[in-house]
Amino acid sequence: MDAGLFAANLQPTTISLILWQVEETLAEAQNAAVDMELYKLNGYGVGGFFKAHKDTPRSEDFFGSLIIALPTAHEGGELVLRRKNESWKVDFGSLTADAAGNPRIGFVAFYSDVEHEVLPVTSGCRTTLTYNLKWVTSPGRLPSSIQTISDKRLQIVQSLATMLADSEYLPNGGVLGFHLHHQYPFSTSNALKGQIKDVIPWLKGSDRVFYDVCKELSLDIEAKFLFHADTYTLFLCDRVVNLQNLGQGVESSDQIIDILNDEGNGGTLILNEDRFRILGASVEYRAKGAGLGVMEPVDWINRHDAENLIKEQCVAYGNEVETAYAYYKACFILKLGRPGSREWYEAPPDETQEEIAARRYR
Ligand SMILES: O=C(O)CCC(=O)C(=O)O
Ligand SMILES: [Fe+2]
Repeated sequence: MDAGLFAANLQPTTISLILWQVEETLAEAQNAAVDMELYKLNGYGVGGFFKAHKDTPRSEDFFGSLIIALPTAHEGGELVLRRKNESWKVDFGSLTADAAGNPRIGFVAFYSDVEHEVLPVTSGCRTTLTYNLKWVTSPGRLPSSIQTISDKRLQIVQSLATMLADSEYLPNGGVLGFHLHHQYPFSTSNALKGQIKDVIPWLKGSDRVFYDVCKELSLDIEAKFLFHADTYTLFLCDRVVNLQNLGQGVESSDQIIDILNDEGNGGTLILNEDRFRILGASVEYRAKGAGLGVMEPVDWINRHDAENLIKEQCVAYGNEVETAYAYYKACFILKLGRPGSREWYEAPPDETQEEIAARRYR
């Protein structure tokens, strides 16, 4: 049932307490205020369930969902949450009353990239309210004076600084990659196809911390959309690529690269280590001729999950039929020069193949 069709008499103090907890946990790294917008009332009778889905983003400031379970007695209907290889089960049925029989509500809040489902209710009636969680202002734009340096932040600053000071780490300079932990909603409409740079103000949790730390260390960091073109090749681009333009069949990597390149505002290929060693200079020379960038193998400092990076899209999957926003996989790319200043050397676009080879293996 949509929010316009009912009223919920939760006490303002209860709501404030829940909101405070959400800010303390999901929004801790941002130090940002959160707004909760009542979205739906869900009623589940015996046999009722909600199949696995991710909540459909409805705007770029949407970052998660809050489920409040009302104290209607029921059994079954557990909420199962999954992210990467982890899962959690919440049984609101066992929480509807305290030991003295007073009614209790339960709640769960999660980031929008957490898949969740409600298992079938076996007796009674399960009732929940769904709220959209949004940032009140874009968190990245808050004045830095009101941000605290948490322990996590300090730890990342220290380990990055130690790594970069090590003269044996990337002695000729190189590229470091960080897979964003969260997915973010981007507009897919042709008129205003989302651009990756727009994600910066909305970064969540550890993604926010990592980005801010790199900026504090004056590193050359950029966010990029990340696609797997084939087993050897990753593709970076700056604009949303409309994946519906891919056919149903198995595309060749050249076709995929063409689409990514046309739609994603040009892009950069990353070859894997072996391919780069064998083909490096010649591929780079040809790609430059075709208006593409080529990046040397990236030293990824975290692993990306096994999800299919190219066809993952929430459209057929969300809690609402909505195609204007979709989640995309993204990464940070840090270009590091040689030990010392770690300042990046930007090669001229008209390098010959010999010059490229000489620069790579100098
Ligand atoms: O009822 C629940 O626990 C989950 C509801 C839900 O996932 C949704 O409204 O999108
Ligand atoms: Fe949901």
